[in-house]
Amino acid sequence: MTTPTRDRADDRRGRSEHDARSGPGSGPDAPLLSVRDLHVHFRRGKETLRAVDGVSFDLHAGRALAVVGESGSGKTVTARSLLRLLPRNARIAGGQVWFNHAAGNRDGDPHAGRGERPGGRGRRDRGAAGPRDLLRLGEREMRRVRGRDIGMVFQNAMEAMNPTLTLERQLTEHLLWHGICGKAEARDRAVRALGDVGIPEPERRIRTYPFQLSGGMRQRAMIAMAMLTQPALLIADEPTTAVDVTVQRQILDLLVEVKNRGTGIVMITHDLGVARYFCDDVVVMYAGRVVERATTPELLDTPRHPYSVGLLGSCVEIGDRGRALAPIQGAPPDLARRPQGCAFHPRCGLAEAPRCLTDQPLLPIGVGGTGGREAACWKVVPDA
Ligand SMILES: Nc1ncnc2c1ncn2[C@@H]1O[C@H](COP(=O)(O)OP(=O)(O)OP(=O)(O)O)[C@@H](O)[C@H]1O
Repeated sequence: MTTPTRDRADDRRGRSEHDARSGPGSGPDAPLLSVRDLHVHFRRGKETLRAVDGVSFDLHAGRALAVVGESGSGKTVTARSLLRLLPRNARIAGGQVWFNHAAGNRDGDPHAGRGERPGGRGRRDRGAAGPRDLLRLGEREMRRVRGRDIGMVFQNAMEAMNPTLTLERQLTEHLLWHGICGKAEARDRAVRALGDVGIPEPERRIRTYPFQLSGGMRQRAMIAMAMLTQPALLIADEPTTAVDVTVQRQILDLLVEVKNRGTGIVMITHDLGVARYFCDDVVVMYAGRVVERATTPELLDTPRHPYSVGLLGSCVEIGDRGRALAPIQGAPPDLARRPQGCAFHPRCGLAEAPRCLTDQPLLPIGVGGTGGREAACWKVVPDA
């Protein structure tokens, strides 16, 4: 069990801040993605709203990481920061986002190496640079990374697709823009990609506009578009929230296939049932911070942070319908006025003065991924 004291956490913070500057390792077991001490602020009048306040986690190729937490906990802002797709009033105030394309295991990729244009920006030349801090890339290089090395799937496909263009235009232009293949091959690839995600009659459907498709079909088309370039990393922000339960299952099964081909997936979700079904690891966010990290079975079976316990108690999970719900009392704090000490203490039944009210428990930075579980709590819930 981990009960980080402030001193220990600060020691590890110091050590890992050094690691962060030099970047994570690049060996065979290196993570695909290492987020280190990420801070994102919004301006609200004269106030600074700390939407993301020191978030760290690792993701390895072929694994899926769920980022869970109540509405407003900073999940989406974290996800969008990885790609630097933030609103104008947001500022990345610190941290690193190390992306190591070479760590992606492409062995199982059915389209590997197909149709790359000689001299084009094919997949094989993408990982040569080793881990790169995405927060320090030039905007031009970042545009290449977005949509090519890192795919995105959003809650609402209409947000990601152009309603005035046919699927054919959108998918082929995506391939051409990223230099994945030439014009002659792009249409074939696009049709194949639609077929791969289970869109019936892809030859015909490719001529339709997004608004002519059902919500489920649109989500699939968006996944097809995100996977066209066989990205090493997929960021999926509530990809099943806007679809019904049967379509939700189909989309998750599709994402399982994507994961099994070696793609790493960051899945933003408020649905712990989705995390149980699909994700290997979980980070729990509260008020802009990670309060617990664990493998999915560990977290769902023996949550340690009182907030994780409350979150589990208030969620209807797949296969667990009918269980009595016990919502967490109170509301998350205003992020411009974070309570002193543990931000969860005003809602926590275990909080004790003076420590929980004055001293902030921290998770170590630079640890995570598949290596052990951590809970940022002075009163970590004991194992059953
Ligand atoms: N455009 C914005 N301007 C000002 N503040 C914002 C903006 N977008 C987000 N925030 C702030 O950042 C915090 C985190 O928002 P975020 O969207 O990441 O939450 P979330 O956990 O993804 O919630 P949800 O599950 O509802 O999507 C919010 O509480 C909000 O205060």
